[in-house]
Amino acid sequence: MSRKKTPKSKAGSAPATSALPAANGPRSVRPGTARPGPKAPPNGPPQPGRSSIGGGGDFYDVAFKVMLVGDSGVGKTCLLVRFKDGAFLAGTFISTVGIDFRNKVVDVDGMKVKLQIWDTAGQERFRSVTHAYYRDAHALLLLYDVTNKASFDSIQAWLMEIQEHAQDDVVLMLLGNKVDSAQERAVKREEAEKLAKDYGLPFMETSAKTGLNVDLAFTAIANHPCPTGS
Ligand SMILES: Nc1nc2c(ncn2[C@@H]2O[C@H](COP(=O)(O)OP(=O)(O)OP(=O)(O)O)[C@@H](O)[C@H]2O)c(=O)[nH]1
Ligand SMILES: [Mg+2]
Repeated sequence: MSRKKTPKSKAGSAPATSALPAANGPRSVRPGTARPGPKAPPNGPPQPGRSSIGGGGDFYDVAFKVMLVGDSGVGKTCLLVRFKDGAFLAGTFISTVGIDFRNKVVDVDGMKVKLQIWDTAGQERFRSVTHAYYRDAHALLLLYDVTNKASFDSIQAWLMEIQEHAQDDVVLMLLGNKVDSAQERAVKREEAEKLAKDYGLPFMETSAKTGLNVDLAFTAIANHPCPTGS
């Protein structure tokens, strides 16, 4: 799995699993499947769910905990709202306090996967609160804002944080959000591709505003439990 990585040396490194779906057509991507783990992760394999016979639309076969991390303002909450409700939170920026979560059940190859998505506060002052949640996460979506170079420069620090607090085999994916703001772009796609390659991370550019690649990113994460799911 592409999990908490330190940069690979050029020689002998496994091919990076960076995936860059075109805007006009999602391409199947399975995050972090380069190195399957030999055993169930300490945070437990994806949890078996309630049998798929219930009403209410929230029955599922397997559950998967996903955490959104990255600097404040990169669009974590908007990405989650876009995925969950299909809407965009324009206007005043309301920074997340502490941590919040939403559930969404997605269909992956005929299996219902419940994504429990934890939306963390990017602000430094909440860091100790969010640390406690890392160890239960099966997957992390690490976001930066393509119009904010500082948020991209923070990615290495986030990776160190992940290294320290998340499980060894957590699934990781790098997302460059706000790609709709082409005029204000401050981080080249190639730059991010290189970083992703160095760390062996799948990578996509997204827009919570237009919805570009949002479903694809979460579906890629949801795809993950299939090989090890119950
Ligand atoms: N143009 C554009 N703006 C976006 C996009 N996603 C988020 N925004 C804007 O960016 C600002 C911050 O978005 P949030 O989702 O609240 O950011 P966050 O990462 O959750 O921030 P914290 O909760 O403080 O960690 C808001 O004003 C959003 O409207 C996007 O894809 N495109
Ligand atoms: Mg937020």
